[in-house]
Amino acid sequence: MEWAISLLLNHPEAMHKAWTEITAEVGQDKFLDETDLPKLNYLQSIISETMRLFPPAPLLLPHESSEDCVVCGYSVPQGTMLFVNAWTIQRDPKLWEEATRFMPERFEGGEEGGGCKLLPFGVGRRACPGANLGRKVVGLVIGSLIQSFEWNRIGEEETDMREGTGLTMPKAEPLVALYSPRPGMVNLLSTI
Ligand code: HEM
Repeated sequence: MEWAISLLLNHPEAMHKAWTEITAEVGQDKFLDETDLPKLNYLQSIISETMRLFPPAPLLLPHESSEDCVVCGYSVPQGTMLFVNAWTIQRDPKLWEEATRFMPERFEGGEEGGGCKLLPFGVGRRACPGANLGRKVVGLVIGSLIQSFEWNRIGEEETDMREGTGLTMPKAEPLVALYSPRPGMVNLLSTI
């Protein structure tokens, strides 16, 4: 979620497009809820694009081969511990056009990301069983933050997008941003 807001701060046109979509589909008389999410295609694209560039688990979870096998010409003996480098796959220029660019529009047709090239939740039998719940929670939080608040960087400089070290892709520097209630949402926010 921190990466998504950071990316949107550096791409105000995408933030504006997401807000326009939320205003059109949800309005300003009620808070966005779970039933709105399927209508918010651009918001879904932002989430996919954020998870493509900054997968929360860049190496997924360790797996162990249950029998001898050959993967892409490499022989893998039974019992080998295997890591899948989702971060590299999801930034591979052979698989993605302008691979390192934040471009949620790439998901708008609904076909991009098929097969095994987008795998923030893993794939197959041991894929994340909480993927739907995870995506919903992220959509609700990011969508609500965009619906309710105007977001700005703290200065002229772009938000720092450097990655820290760790198994779950932290930012090198925590996000610091300015936000204020959107004028059309003040009344609703004051009821909380
Ligand atoms: C944005 C949120 C989430 C992300 C990005 C995420 C990502 C992942 C990834 C990458 C794996 C490993 C898949 C693999 O190695 O092939 C995984 C496994 C798993 N996740 Fe999630 N997850 C999320 C939310 C959740 C939630 C909400 C739950 C439970 C309610 C959950 C439960 C699990 C479990 C139990 C596994 C192990 C599955 C197995 O080994 O069979 N996850 N998740």
